[in-house]
Amino acid sequence: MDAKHWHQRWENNEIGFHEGDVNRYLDQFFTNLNLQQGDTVFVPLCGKTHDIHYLLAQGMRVVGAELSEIAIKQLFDELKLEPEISQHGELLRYQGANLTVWVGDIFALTANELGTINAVYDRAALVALPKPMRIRYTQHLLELTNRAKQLVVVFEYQQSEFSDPPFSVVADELHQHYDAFYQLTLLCKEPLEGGLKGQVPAMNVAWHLS
Ligand SMILES: C[S@@+](CC[C@H](N)C(=O)[O-])C[C@H]1O[C@@H](n2cnc3c(N)ncnc32)[C@H](O)[C@@H]1O
Repeated sequence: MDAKHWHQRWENNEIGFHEGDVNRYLDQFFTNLNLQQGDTVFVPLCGKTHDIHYLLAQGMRVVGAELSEIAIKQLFDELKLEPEISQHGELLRYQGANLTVWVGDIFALTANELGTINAVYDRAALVALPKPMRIRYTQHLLELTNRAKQLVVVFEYQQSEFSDPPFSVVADELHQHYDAFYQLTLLCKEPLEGGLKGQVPAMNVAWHLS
């Protein structure tokens, strides 16, 4: 999926991926990350997720990366935060209280800009990208975060059913990306109620990478 696809979706408010509340697996498995107050969680491809509200309420510092400035304006509005906005090369940085969001292409972000990351929360980020981009994304994420531990939430389903995101990311693929760097623990795998897009049987799968 190219940048145009995502910009159009935000412009047209076609954001079926956006959940109305905190993701149930973040709520269930946040403590598995074993973080301390004031630690920093990176949320790649963050959209305007309520998971950021949740992480902030747990006393975390949060750093996001998101292509769409529409999403991030809405995120700061919903959090009632007034951002300080600055330009850093191709990226904009939205900064307010314990939240920083880098607006632009995640591949333009550097480890230096990102700073120290204690954990990564990847929900609907890996699955938003087609396979060749997932290879590039996982390598970039490892470099950006110095291999910080991760909570990863993905879908598994018969990929031939859809050619659009969210893509299916099965266990074998996750192992290919990450086995050399992490121990992968399957936290939960359960049917997605109603199926994916209400059409296709799918599984919700949560992983801890440590
Ligand atoms: C499926 S949505 C998930 C958003 C969020 N994680 C959530 O759970 O609601 C994927 C998001 O990634 C953003 N995105 C896609 N490609 C990106 C890129 N190269 N750099 C930064 N953000 C990107 C899109 O704009 C979109 O908001």
